Amino acid sequence: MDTALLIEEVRLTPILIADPPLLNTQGVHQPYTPRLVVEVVTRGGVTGIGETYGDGKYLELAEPLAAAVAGRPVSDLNGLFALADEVCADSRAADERVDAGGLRGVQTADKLRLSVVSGFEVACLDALGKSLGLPVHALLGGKVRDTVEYSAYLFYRWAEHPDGGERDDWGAAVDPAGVVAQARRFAREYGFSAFKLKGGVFPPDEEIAAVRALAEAFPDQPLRLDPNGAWSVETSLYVAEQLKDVLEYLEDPASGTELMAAVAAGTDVPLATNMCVTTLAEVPEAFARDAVQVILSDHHYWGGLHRTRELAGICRTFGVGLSMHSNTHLGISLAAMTHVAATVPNLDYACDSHYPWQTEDVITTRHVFEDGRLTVSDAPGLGVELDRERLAVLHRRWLDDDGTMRERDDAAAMRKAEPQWRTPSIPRW
Ligand SMILES: O=C([O-])C(=O)C[C@H](O)[C@@H](O)C(=O)[O-]
Ligand SMILES: [Mg+2]
Repeated sequence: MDTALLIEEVRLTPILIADPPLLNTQGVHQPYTPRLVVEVVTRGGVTGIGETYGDGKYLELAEPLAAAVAGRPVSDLNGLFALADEVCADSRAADERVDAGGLRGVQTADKLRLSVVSGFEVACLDALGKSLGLPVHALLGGKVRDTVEYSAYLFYRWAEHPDGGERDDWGAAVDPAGVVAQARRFAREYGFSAFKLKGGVFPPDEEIAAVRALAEAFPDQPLRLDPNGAWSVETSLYVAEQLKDVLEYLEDPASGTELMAAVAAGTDVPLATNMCVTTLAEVPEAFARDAVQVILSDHHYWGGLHRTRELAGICRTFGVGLSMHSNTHLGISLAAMTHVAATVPNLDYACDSHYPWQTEDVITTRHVFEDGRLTVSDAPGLGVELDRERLAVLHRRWLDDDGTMRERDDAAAMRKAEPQWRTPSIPRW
């Protein structure tokens, strides 16, 4: 083994990044949201970068793993998973609560650990690629496409946060006209031609009207609606019936495999999920019951880029569609998503990305969408460079925070506007 490929050091930098007041069924995004940047430095002097969720429970698991990987080869990714099993065993995080108010699906100890390891895996792949002069997609077997298509992620939103934070120039979108205006800007500035509306915010008839308005504005273009499991089976079937002629798929209309299976049995509209199938353990029942027709993979949940490819193989075997979910993320994760997406033959739909909502980044050159697509980089590693000054500024913000923003809490943010607000019980409608 070339000692230049051994890990000398891992640096973990928690940061807070600006997030607009985007609404979902749990509440509204806080002005800042936590992310964790992982740097893996090799003895050869190469630094690889990765990114994952930054809430405290992820940090707690990342710290012992960072200490334990020193001295191991960056290429030993299977060993990384085994090591994580050993050193990230117990913590306050290891209970079975749902994560981020339920938006990230179940929260098992395994899934939390995999989300942490994903940041390390991507950083190791970046370091390995840079050391060998190969792009990450080559380390995953090679790209099968030169560009990856993304969708516009439309949100109901306010013009500004009730309690400050950065203000952007998107304005409010709380009705069909606002949603269409937002979609037009996404189409104009980024070239997106598939549109997903985050629903579960307003009563279903209002969201049906918004999707109908989108269908009129963008005839025959792929449309999706995602209420994050906020509806009953009956409501889900009602919405599916109303929108069956315009929806590409309905995303997590109801919560959990059992209810999703009941919805799937009553409609021909395909159902997608990033909530009821987010771990391998959830696959057999969901596939056996035909509860979901599209899995929205998220390399953070599934444990990185190799594991995402394994999931793609499972979906291929069972004839289930595959695309990608996104949560608030930066340019490092977008680069990682693009590399893995480039290698998966059965990537059937335009992938989600929050990236246009993120005005702050930690890479020196931001990604640019053209015709709704990103070009797959052939530069060594991920093809992005860390902006250390920006990283320091965003870390300083994290250090200065009194703890309020260090854990994502959309219900707490909503209480700034509506003091009585409690996370709605499901089904909400
Ligand atoms: O597709 C999804 O369900 C998501 O992207 C979950 C996210 O947490 C989204 O709801 C958000 O950021 O509000
Ligand atoms: Mg979703």
